[in-house]
Amino acid sequence: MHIAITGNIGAGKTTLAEMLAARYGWEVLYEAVEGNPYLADFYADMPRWAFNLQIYFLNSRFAQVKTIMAIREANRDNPRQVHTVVQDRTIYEDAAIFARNLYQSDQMAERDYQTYLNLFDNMMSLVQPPDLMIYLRADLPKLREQIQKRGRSFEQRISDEYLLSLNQLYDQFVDTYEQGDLLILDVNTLDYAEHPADFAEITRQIDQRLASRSLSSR
Ligand SMILES: Nc1ncnc2c1ncn2[C@@H]1O[C@H](COP(=O)(O)OP(=O)(O)OP(=O)(O)O)[C@@H](O)[C@H]1O
Repeated sequence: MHIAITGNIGAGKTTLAEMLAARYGWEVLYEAVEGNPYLADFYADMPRWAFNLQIYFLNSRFAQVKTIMAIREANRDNPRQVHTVVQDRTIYEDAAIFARNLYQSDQMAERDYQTYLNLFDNMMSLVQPPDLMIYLRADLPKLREQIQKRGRSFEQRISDEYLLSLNQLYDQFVDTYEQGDLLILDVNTLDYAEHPADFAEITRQIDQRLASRSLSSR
C-alpha cells in the first residue's frame, strides 16, 4: 500500500512520515535532500539552477515510483503480508507546484519548462496515485517557524513570496486532486510532534480512511 504526505516546505511531512512509520510499521520513502548536488545553489540563484534541480528531483522521484510499483506487485502476489510505504512528497508536486511556480515567476525559461513537462508526461503514464494522500496545510508563520527551527542554512534565504506562491499552488492542486483519496490536515492547529492527543486524532482519521478503502475493495 502507498500512503503519500504532501505539503509545503517546512509543513512537517518528514516528522509525520516517521511517526506514522513507527506507529504502523510502515517504511518511509524519503526525499533526496542530503547529497542533493543542486539544492543549496538553487536557493542562492534560482534562474540559474531551476532546470537542473527539477530534473534531479524528477529523476529521484521516478526512482521512488519504480520502488512503489515493485511493492504493489509484491503485495498482489502475497496479499497476506502487505508492505506499506509512506512517501515524503510526491511526483505530482514537483510539476504542479515547484516547476510551475518557477515558470510562472519567470525563473524557468519556456523551452526548459516544456522539455520538463514532456518528460514528466512520459513518466506519468507509469504513475499510479497513492492509496491515500495526506495534505498538511500550513500558513506562512507555521512554515517559517519550522524552517527556522530545522536550521538548514541554505533554506534561511527562502522568501515569504516564494512560500506564499507555493501555498497558492498547493491549494489549487488539492482543490483539483481527484485521482484518489485525500485527507486534509490543518497543521496550524494540530501539533502532532508535541501533543499525543493531536497525533491520536490524526491516526483516528487515517484508520477511518483506510477502513473505508478496504470495505469498498471487498
Ligand atoms: N521539485 C522541487 N523543486 C524545488 N525545491 C524542491 C523540490 N522538491 C523539494 N524541494 C526542496 O527540497 C527540500 C526538501 O526538504 P525536506 O525533505 O526536509 O522537505 P520539506 O519540504 O522541507 O518538508 P517538511 O518540513 O514538511 O518535512 C526543501 O528545501 C524543498 O523545498
